[in-house]
Amino acid sequence: MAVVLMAYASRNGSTRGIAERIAASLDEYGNQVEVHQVGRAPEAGGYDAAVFGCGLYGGAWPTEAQAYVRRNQATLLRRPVWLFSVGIGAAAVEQGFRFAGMLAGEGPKVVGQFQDTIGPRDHHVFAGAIEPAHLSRVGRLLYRGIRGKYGDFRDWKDVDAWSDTIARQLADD
Ligand SMILES: Cc1cc2nc3c(=O)[nH]c(=O)nc-3n(C[C@H](O)[C@H](O)[C@H](O)COP(=O)(O)O)c2cc1C
Repeated sequence: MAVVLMAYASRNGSTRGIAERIAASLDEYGNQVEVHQVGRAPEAGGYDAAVFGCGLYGGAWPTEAQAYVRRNQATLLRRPVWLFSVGIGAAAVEQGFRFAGMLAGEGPKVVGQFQDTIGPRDHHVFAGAIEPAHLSRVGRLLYRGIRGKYGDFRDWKDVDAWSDTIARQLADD
């Protein structure tokens, strides 16, 4: 049984939903999971393992998540860590957006910065959700320009499969 930190950043709620689902799944496997917004999360030293998840905005993780990881990097390097990002890019190919390939390439770029400092076991990019109200007027026009579609594209099977691999690795550690 591991004590696991699940820390997330979610402006519009879809990442929070995925974080809660992964936490519930790890709980079911007998782990003790604490879910926190990354800006309010306790420092990582009190946990055996950590999972971080952030919604992508402008191809990046929010500064409070980057700051948390930097501040705790020595601790995180010695623990198993998993990262996930949530973005519309992950749904773009399937949904037929223009420039889908470019959007889909953002995840690896985001996480590249953490590769050496904390050595995460994996980084997974999940499809997210987007509504017109999340975008400014100009944003909506640009989104239309890439033939962007609105909706909740979260793939719960993908989320559950990823949770299972984490649970199995925690059990083997
Ligand atoms: C202003 C804005 C910028 C966004 N930028 C990106 C992006 O760069 N890459 C991406 O894949 N998704 C992008 N998205 C889509 C969000 O990441 C996606 O909707 C995600 O589910 C949001 O997570 P949240 O609901 O937890 O905030 C953007 C959405 C908005 C509203």
